[in-house]
Amino acid sequence: MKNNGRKVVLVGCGAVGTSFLYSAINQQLAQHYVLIDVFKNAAEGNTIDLADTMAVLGDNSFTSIKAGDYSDCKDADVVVITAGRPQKEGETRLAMVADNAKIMKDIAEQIKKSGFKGVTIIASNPVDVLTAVYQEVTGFDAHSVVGSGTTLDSARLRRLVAEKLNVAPQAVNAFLVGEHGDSSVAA
Ligand SMILES: NC(=O)C1=CN([C@@H]2O[C@H](COP(=O)(O)OP(=O)(O)OC[C@H]3O[C@@H](n4cnc5c(N)ncnc54)[C@H](O)[C@@H]3O)[C@@H](O)[C@H]2O)C=CC1
Ligand SMILES: CC(=O)C(=O)O
Repeated sequence: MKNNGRKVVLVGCGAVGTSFLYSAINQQLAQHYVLIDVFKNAAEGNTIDLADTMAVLGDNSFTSIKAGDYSDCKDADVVVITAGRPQKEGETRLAMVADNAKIMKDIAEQIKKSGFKGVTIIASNPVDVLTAVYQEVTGFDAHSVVGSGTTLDSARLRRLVAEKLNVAPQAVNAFLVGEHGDSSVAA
């Protein structure tokens, strides 16, 4: 077991949040996980599902997972934020800014109040704007607040180029730069 003792708190237990958790658990990223969602049932249901994996993952796994609240951020190493309202059909990411900025401000205030001192990773959209909102509200060092930016766009670009050239995506080096949104450009 990688006994790193690391604690990760996830805020937002929807499709992106739970995908992150499955990946984190499989990569043995941490030993302790806490799930927070405005709908407590989402945090609790996913906690139970993920706790079930302990039996099959054995010693190379994690030691605790629970549905919690913002006080759990106090001694966390990493907080991952994927909370937000769903994107409507045809809606741009930027069109969600008013609703999701309110949600992000509320989350940021609660995380700040907890005494959290770790690294924050944000995926909620529009991600670049919300990362700035979070950083401004918390006043945390900008180096400890990371937005997912154009990571996903770059992966998509590499896959598309790979499909065109009939090579493996890993063999393609390409980046989309700028905002994670409709204005990003290939580099
Ligand atoms: N940065 C990127 O590359 C990507 C970003 N996204 C964004 O990630 C976010 C989540 O997407 P999905 O997981 O697909 O949505 P989802 O609707 O499946 O999950 C969102 C979760 O956030 C929760 N939530 C809403 N308000 C909350 C609050 N105030 N506090 C705590 N939890 C709250 C909801 O109850 C729900 O469980 C969206 O903003 C989406 O646009 C999605 C894909 C890629
Ligand atoms: C939802 C989103 O940001 C994406 O799939 O790129």
